[in-house]
Amino acid sequence: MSNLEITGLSHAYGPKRVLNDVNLRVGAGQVVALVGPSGCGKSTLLRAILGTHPPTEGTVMVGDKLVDCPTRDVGIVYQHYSLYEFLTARQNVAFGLKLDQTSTPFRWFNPLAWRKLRRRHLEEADDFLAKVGLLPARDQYPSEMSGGMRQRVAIAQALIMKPRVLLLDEPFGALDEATREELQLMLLRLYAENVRAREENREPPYTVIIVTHELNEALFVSDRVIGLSQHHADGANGATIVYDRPAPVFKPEDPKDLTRFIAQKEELIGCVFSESQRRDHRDFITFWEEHDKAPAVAGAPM
Ligand SMILES: Nc1ncnc2c1ncn2[C@@H]1O[C@H](COP(=O)(O)OP(=O)(O)OP(=O)(O)O)[C@@H](O)[C@H]1O
Repeated sequence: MSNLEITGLSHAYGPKRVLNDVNLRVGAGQVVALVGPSGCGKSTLLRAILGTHPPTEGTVMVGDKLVDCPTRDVGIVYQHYSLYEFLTARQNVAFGLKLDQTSTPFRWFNPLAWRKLRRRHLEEADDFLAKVGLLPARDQYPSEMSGGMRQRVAIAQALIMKPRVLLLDEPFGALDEATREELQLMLLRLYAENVRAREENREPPYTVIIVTHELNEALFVSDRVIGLSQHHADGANGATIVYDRPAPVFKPEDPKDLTRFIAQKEELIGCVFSESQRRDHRDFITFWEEHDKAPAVAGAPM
């Protein structure tokens, strides 16, 4: 079973059709970059996966559940994520568990059980802060943190809920170049955990879809790149997936060797972003064929 399966999805805002016949299957442990021209419908697709804007036509399944409203199976981190200013990093990260696992009457009438549970939540929050490299700052408040630190807390806050799919909507868009690179490496470290889990025959824990305008970032942090575009034969009817291919897999300790993806970046620009080069997009939707031929390239055996 895939973690995410989108079938025949179309979305219209009033008379304006934005997405047309989007089909996508994402396996557990894949880190998928979603790119496309501005206004082509990337956020609309994320909202359909999140469940806040169910599609006009078609279905979104996460695991074996139809998505028609937001649930804890799908998490999201936005470019400008507002943390609770009055909570420390670890309290922010633990907050979702508190809401999910307890109620006000439970906390009032079972103080001992709540204290024990609270301790567990905070320990778990520490584990997730460690995963995003922020354990030393666990007692800091958001006002004492940099933008990059806040985004790490936001990602830990989403991960602790163990969503089947985590959506990252331009998560590093507001950060300076150096901080952005640090956070890209953090994503590669999470991906390395997926690889380890597969080697140990465990379910890889992080399935991620990241929207980014930066093609270098898309190719660097993901193992699969998807291009959404209205620049195809039926473009007048809305955007669809015109590109879906494996991306080179980097280890966090690898040098960021841009030459490993120059050709693919050019291919993406021509296929997804260029209005003049309308091509038969089926030529570039080869992820599963390539995956089946060489699973090691895609890095995600199913
Ligand atoms: N609530 C809405 N009502 C009407 N039209 C909308 C609404 N939300 C988005 N749109 C339109 O739908 C199209 C797709 O928008 P969307 O935000 O999904 O694109 P995007 O690819 O995420 O854009 P960007 O890369 O610029 O963030 C745009 O033309 C936008 O103007």
